[in-house]
Amino acid sequence: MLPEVRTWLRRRTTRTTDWPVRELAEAKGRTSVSVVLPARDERDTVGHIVGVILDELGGLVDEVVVIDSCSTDDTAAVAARAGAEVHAQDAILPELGPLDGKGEALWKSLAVTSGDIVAFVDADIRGFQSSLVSGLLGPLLTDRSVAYAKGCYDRPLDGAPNGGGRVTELVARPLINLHWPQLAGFVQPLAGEYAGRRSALERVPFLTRYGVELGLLVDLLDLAGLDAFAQVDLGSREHAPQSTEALGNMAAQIMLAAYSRLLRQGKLGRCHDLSSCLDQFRRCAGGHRVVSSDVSIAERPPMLTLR
Ligand SMILES: O=c1ccn([C@@H]2O[C@H](COP(=O)(O)OP(=O)(O)O)[C@@H](O)[C@H]2O)c(=O)[nH]1
Ligand SMILES: O=C(O)[C@@H](COP(=O)(O)O)O[C@H]1O[C@H](CO)[C@@H](O)[C@H](O)[C@H]1O
Repeated sequence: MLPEVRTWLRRRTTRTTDWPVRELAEAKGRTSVSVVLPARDERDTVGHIVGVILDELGGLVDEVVVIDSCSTDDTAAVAARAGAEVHAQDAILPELGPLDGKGEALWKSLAVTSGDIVAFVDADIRGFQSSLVSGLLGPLLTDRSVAYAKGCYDRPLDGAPNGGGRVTELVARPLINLHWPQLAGFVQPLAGEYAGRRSALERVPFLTRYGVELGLLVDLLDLAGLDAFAQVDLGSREHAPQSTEALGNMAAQIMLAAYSRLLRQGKLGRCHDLSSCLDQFRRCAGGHRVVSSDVSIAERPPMLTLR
């Protein structure tokens, strides 16, 4: 891990208990806060999430907006009944023509919200707690030098305390370590819970579908630099896991997102270097331990060329 990333990891990582809601409400002042939930077919969970945010974070959050992302169930009605402002994704900026997926929902949310800070929360979280939001807001409400705060957490899967975040571990983390080592300190680079200053979010493109999280990290790093990022340990987050087939689609979209940024940053030509290390994270008392592995490969010539 780059020394600057280790320093960043120590300096810019906090946890939810560092950000009591009462103190944040005092620090908030005139800063407005929007919470956005992108939701496609999330009727089972979206209402609870909206209700908890409205009930427990009224002094912090000024608006809760659900972007109904072409749901086939009654997600919109459930969200509205819970008190959210609901917008149909394709009804926002219709003159641009519709694009697809989560990134489209998040980009369009900027057009229908007004908060100085915008927090994004997945709508499929099980056992949602308001600290998933208040923790994210902590660094942004108390430090003007922070432009973007990303959550990290344990990823329960199939009853085990960890094991989720499969595309993160198999695709996103290797890509980030290989091509954007400054971002290697993010424990959950694809986490769906993050918050940013509107002044930054409106200056970067949003990749559609599942490319959005990786795209935002790379583009905000370009725009604002690593020290403008913060990371908050939110404990644990359980969501509705997708099938391996569905995650294959997600992985392909994330790889396309990476290639688009490698091309744009002129990095593709330098992919001949086969040496690299991979930094992974293991939960330990008080946070995470970095586990670094040498993943370098080499190449032998065709045997025929030796004869
Ligand atoms: O086309 C889409 C796909 C997903 N989502 C929402 O984005 C969040 C994360 O998506 P998903 O749960 O599919 O991804 P996962 O968390 O399984 O990686 C959830 O609130 C989804 O409802 C969305 O708004 N539009
Ligand atoms: O982190 C991951 O590997 C994926 C899949 O998680 P699981 O293996 O289903 O727990 O989930 C994330 O990735 C998506 C794409 O960036 C985000 O949109 C989701 O919010 C996030 O949960």
